[in-house]
Amino acid sequence: MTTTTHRLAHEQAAAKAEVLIESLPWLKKFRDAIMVIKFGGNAMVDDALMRAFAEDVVYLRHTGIRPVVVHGGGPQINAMLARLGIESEFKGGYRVTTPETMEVVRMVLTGKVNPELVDEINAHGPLAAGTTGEDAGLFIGRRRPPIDVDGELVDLGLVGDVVGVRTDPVLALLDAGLIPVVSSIAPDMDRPGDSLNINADAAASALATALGAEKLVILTDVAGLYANWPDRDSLVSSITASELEGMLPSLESGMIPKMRACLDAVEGGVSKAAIIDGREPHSVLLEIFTERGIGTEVTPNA
Ligand SMILES: Nc1ncnc2c1ncn2[C@@H]1O[C@H](COP(=O)(O)OP(=O)(O)O)[C@@H](O)[C@H]1O
Ligand SMILES: CC(=O)N[C@@H](CCC(=O)OP(=O)(O)O)C(=O)O
Repeated sequence: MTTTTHRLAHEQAAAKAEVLIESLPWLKKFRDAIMVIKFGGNAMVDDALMRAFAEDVVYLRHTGIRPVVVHGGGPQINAMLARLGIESEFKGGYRVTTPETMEVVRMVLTGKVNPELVDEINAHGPLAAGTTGEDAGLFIGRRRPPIDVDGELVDLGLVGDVVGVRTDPVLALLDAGLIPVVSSIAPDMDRPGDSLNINADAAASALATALGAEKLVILTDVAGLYANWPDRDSLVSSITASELEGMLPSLESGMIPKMRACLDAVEGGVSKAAIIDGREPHSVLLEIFTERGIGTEVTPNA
């Protein structure tokens, strides 16, 4: 009896050691690398998953990686708009944003989601610093011209694109050993004093590109990109930039900004972008520290 228990304990210990040692090449490779992680999807509205995400980010920081978190908050914005009785709709994966909606978007992202995430990370020590694309002029935003949705031109209102990034404020936080946590709001370069609603995947992509990040990791509420959505057997584990470019016109709803963000990042010099399952606890660690990673990776053209 004792012998069996010992052997079991020995096997479990060996398996644990194997898991730990599998991370060694990545620990060496990624030391000092900047990784931009977009936090969103289910992980955001589930306390246990959010705690696990915060642990992952703190873990990365303690291994010498320099994580930068960009967060979304679509579900929380929807909930607040519903409470206030304000109707809101999505076109082509983007929220049509009136001035009244913009006020709520800004309040929820910068006043609720950002500090909640900062608090969760700081439960491990004073590491996270919340900021937005407006603070210290991090993002330079521009209103997006009307977009084509199924042959119809749609004006998205106060939705913007990040057309420039002043990396200094984020680099200063990283140099101080902190973890920047960024809300996806940008000042409108054409109308000083106005704010623009930036899709958080797009904001993360722009920041990753400007920082010359090693990786862009986007959490979502599915296992990754499905080639024939919703066929669950069609999960794509790896796709090149040009293959993805060919697939973009056939994508639907929320996957459009997500895959566009990955494509822009790898075309902008980020070595790899990945879409991973935020429903799985510690998915960020699994993606970064295992040979195969998880979800869908987008790689530059060979
Ligand atoms: N080809 C596809 N592969 C995976 N998901 C897809 C695809 N096409 C559409 N989707 C939908 O996109 C959703 C993810 O986008 P979204 O809801 O905006 O995510 P998030 O809240 O993580 O930003 C998935 O839950 C799924 O319903
Ligand atoms: C323009 C646009 O659609 N902005 C998004 C910003 C938040 C976001 O992107 O949140 P998720 O990542 O959780 O979807 C919105 O208003 O919902």
